[in-house]
Amino acid sequence: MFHACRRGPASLSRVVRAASTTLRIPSTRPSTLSLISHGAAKPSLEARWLHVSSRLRQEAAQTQAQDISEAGDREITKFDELIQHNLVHPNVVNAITRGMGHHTMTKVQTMTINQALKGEDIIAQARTGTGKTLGFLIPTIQNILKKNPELAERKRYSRARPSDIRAIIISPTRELAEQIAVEAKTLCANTDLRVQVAVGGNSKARMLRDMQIQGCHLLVATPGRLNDLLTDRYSKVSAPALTTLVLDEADRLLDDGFSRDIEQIIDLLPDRNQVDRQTMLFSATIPREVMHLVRSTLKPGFHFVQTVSQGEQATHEKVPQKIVAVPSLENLMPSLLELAKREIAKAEEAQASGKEAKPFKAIVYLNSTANVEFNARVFDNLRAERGKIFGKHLLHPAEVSQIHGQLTQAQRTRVSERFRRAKSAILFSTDVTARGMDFPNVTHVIQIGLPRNREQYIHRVGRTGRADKSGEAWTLIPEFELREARQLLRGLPINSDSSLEAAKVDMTQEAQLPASLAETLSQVGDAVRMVDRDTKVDAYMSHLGNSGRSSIRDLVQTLNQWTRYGWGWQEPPPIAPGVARKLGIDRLPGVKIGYPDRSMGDEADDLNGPRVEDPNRLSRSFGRGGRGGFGDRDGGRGGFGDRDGGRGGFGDRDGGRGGFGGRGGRDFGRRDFGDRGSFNDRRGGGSGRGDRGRDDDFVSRF
Ligand SMILES: Nc1ncnc2c1ncn2[C@@H]1O[C@H](COP(=O)(O)OP(=O)(O)OP(=O)(O)O)[C@@H](O)[C@H]1O
Repeated sequence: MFHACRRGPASLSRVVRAASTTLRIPSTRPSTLSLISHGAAKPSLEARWLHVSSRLRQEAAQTQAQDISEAGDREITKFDELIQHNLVHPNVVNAITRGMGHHTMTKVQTMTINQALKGEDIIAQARTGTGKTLGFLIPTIQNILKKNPELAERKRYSRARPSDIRAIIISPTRELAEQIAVEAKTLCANTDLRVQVAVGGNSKARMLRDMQIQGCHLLVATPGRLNDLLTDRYSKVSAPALTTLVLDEADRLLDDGFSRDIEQIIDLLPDRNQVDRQTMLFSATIPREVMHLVRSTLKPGFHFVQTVSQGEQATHEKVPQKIVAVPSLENLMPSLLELAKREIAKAEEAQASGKEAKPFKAIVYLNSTANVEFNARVFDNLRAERGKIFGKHLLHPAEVSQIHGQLTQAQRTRVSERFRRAKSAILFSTDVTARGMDFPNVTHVIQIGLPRNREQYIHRVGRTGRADKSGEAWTLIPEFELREARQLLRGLPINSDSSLEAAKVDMTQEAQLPASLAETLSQVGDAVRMVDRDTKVDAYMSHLGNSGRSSIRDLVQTLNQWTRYGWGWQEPPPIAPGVARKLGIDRLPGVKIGYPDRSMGDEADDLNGPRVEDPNRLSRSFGRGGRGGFGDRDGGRGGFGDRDGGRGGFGDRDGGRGGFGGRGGRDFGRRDFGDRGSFNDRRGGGSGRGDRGRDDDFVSRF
């Protein structure tokens, strides 16, 4: 049923933007159901999407008009009205109005809840942070209560079993699954409905015990763990009476990383012809390449709810987006520090003058675990006073933390929770937090290097400016990625920014620098020097393993410059002969072939550390005896299998493993290619170019 899905050249959104509200999509494919009800097969939907047939537009517009007139003034926009019209049980609505304090529905909630309560299949696309979670949770829960009204009241005992599952919600990442489960439990707090969460990385035995003791009506799960539970005949987990299936972040679940798992899961669920169920797909991005999979997942006649209309951006207007191109990799960390210091000072000044300003709370996205680790360590090492290893942190009270797929699930949960509660913090993250995560009051999203595709950019930016709040999005890239950035992010309202001094310095040249800039460079230099050699080598190798579309020759040169001027190394790290051969760099000038000696001390120890006796003057001739040690290269694409698309524990994809050149660098064959055997970057290879070409009607501003 499903096949690996590749990115294509334009988004579905563009195709259907002409009609921006709810569309009923007519049956077009000979699915079993449509054959039964309509008798004949029609042309495939995707063909029609691709060609934007005028007939479809006409049909869609007619259906839309019909929908609107059908709804008339019955469309409900206040949660309380759901009780008045007897549409949702008061125990659920009260949990929203009294518990969460929400009274008016957001646009996407109005459009999805009204439709979904009629039992129809839905695909909904709405901007990040607009409340899609309640958009599917309310109908899902009400669906169960409609069939089992006895569950609507809270009793003190439960007779539920693990085979009582009525609804399944699938999410691509563990953190998101846990977040959805928390929200579902809040909604069900006054009912007898049992919500369970099943994610990789947590103890399966404990989860099964909870299921046995408490039972389960609503299961929130990641694909790998769900597959595992449904195929394990000793788990006793089954869903013979399933009424609802939700795919949150549907485009991610239907793309080539997960589609096979989803296909297997759907095969394990009851046949829709025998047990009717409602399916709902939600995401902020729905590229047209997944539409044929959407078609085979939903019933004919499903509704397409889209709140982003023609001419509108997929990102929020309230989130100004800026891009900064730096001359080389070693400029990235100083630029990030300059930005953080400036924004912290701005917020403090505003607060001091009595203005309302939120403390600096940022997520910094990088493309590989190794680079998250390296950069987080550099930032963690920043000290207010030079030379004081245990002194006050330079950015105090902002806390520095990191999250990626190589942490244990317990660590990931702890870091998420701490960041959620923190007033001021900087979280270095891979894409494990890029989708769906609702961390409160994030003021800045900072991407270092380009994301793997346009959708991921939109989701990352969406971690700020949620629920009508404000925020800023920054992208820091080395100049050699600028061309690619223009294609990838074409049409998005991104402005070029030249306000960061550290982004303009040529680190390979001696120069007179302003005191504050020299200080920033020294601070980063000190912090880089304290990072161990293994972490640096891993970061280097992870870049090398993800050359993306830049030439490997140029990349090697760039990386070598980074190690020299950023870390103060005389030579780049050695690369194992087999690895170098596989990368096709074994004969390239500048590549040092050999086996990394991990036990070796940091050769930069006596080289690193800025040679800035006079803070107004920074020397960057690190080669011999020179000290420098600042900077990092962050434009990489993640290590092999190092992304959040890698194979995590229990088949859960959100936690990548290893990464090329990960500790030891020689276990390349074992973990570097990940479960997908993909040596290429995960942007979708050649056909990945396609998704750069959307929104041609907008003009790039950088
Ligand atoms: N009706 C409402 N009124 C005010 N706030 C709301 C309402 N519904 C949800 N919210 C809040 O909006 C925030 C974002 O909600 P949610 O996480 O569901 O967004 P989303 O659209 O799923 O985002 P993403 O695309 O990133 O997954 C949450 O903090 C939630 O509590």
